[in-house]
Amino acid sequence: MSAPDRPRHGIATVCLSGTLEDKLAAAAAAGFDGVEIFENDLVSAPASPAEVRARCADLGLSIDLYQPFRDFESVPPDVLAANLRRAELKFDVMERLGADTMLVCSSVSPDSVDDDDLAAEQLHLLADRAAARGLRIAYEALAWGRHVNTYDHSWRIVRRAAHPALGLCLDSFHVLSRGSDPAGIRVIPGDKIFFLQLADAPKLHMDVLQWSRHHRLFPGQGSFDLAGFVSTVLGTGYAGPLSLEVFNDVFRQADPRRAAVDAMRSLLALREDSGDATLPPAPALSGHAFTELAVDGTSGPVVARALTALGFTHTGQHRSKPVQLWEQGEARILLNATPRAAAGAEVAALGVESADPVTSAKRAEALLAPVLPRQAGADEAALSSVAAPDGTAVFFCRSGDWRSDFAPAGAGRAPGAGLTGTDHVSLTQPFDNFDEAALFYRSVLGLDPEPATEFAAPFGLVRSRAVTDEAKRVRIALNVARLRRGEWAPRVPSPQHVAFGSDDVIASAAAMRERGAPLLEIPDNYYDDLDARLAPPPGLLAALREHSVLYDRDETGEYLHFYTEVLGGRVFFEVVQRLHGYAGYGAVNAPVRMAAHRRLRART
Ligand SMILES: O=C(O)c1ccc(O)c(O)c1
Ligand SMILES: [Mg+2]
Repeated sequence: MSAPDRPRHGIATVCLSGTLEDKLAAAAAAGFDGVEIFENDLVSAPASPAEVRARCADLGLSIDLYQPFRDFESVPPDVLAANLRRAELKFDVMERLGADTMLVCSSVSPDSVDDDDLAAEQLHLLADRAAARGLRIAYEALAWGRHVNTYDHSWRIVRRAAHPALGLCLDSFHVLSRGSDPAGIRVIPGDKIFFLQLADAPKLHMDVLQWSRHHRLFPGQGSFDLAGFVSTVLGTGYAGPLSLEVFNDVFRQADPRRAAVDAMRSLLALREDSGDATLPPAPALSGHAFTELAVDGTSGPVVARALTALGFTHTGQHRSKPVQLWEQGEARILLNATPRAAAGAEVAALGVESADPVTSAKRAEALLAPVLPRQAGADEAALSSVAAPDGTAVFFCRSGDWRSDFAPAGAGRAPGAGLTGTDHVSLTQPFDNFDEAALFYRSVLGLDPEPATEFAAPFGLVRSRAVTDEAKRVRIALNVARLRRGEWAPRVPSPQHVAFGSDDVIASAAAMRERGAPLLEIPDNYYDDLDARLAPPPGLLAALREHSVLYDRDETGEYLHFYTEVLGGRVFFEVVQRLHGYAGYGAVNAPVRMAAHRRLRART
């Protein structure tokens, strides 16, 4: 049972992949209180409505809405008669399901006429029929409705119809996609809002129906102001469920159990953003404590050699595990040689500095992040960690607490090559989990997502989106292939990298090359194009060319950066210098880097 002091959490079955049975099980497992049954999901299910009702009851789910009923209102008498017959048959189904509210979306039919009086009169009739069965009608303006396509228009009709069993369904997508001002919702009495559907979306310039049917997202994953929208609706006194209705091509094929957890996380974070719920607050994050790479017997020495050539020193040895600490400036890499299933090298964990690791972990748990078992031995730092959507562990650290787990190794630090710290970590996400990952880092870690960028990589479009703290001390870049990889794309693990800061990237590159670092060579064509595009001063251009350093300039500043080759099959390093507050990641250069990596991989 839901606590009386919070809104009920709902989800439409259309959000989730699989059969109706899969969807209901996933919604219940993620802790939803109720569902909107999408008609197609019921029609194709072998279970009878009574069996679906029983199944929902077993799972502790209420059926909050039956939807959608289409093309009802403002029609000639013969069409009205047929529509009423259709409605009565659906009311039969709803009675068997135990669902008391039917969603009627504004008509898209050429049979309908532009006549509010007629619409109100016919909806009144429908509401009478519904009321006779103890049911209610929630009228929703589709953004592409033929005559009714704004919420204020649907409200004028519902008000005119003046029937107690007729109210509104408000759907954030239809309101916000059209740029309607949600402030007008304040005049609607809360008890005339029968249902609230929530969906976010990226800002796209496209046909609104296509936008709605393919690109909706869970709240917090797109760019609509859902928090403002929800506060406005709750301000009317609306006391029904907060129900997610997300049509999305990727979610439609993703594991519904994960998607349902992602959905629930989005609702919990949304309620916090709209001032309606309390989660443990996100403690400030003040930097990357370390990045841990899992290595094996082959990749371990390759990565260690590269770190040495980049100017790192092996400064510590874990007291109870086969883990080495490597440092330069404030940059720290852990090499973990614990045996595991995967071969090669990969990012296993991110350590982030938290002002309050205990609260960070509590917040993560409240937001349904999988808490990882602690593996600390006696006397070792008990770090809390959670699994990000791609399986990477995120450790919450505080001012080097964890360092005491390492015994000093070797004879002090080598001179280094000018690296100051970790600038960012870049992780390619599994195709199905990109939006989930952005929401995870946003809600669980309290980081702000930056706008997504897209670029044409050698083997297809890549989308990239970074999340950062306000002071830009923690930066995590998330990448994903826009479309599923074709057969032609090479079967190699998706790349991950750690970028270190330098105050003089050219000097760092020279020093590292001198020490035999496996730096990535950039073709001359790139520098000819760079000269044409951005005309760097000739001396700088020559230095960039000589050291295979890439360059970008935009309204925020300048970025100089270079890369190592791929080490151990998947991981590489980058060295970056941000001038004048450059905010990006050099995405314009990513295709050049990818092609250069590809050329080397083709040789091996
Ligand atoms: O895309 C649609 O047809 C559709 C159906 C029902 C809804 O609640 C909605 O918002 C859209
Ligand atoms: Mg809707």
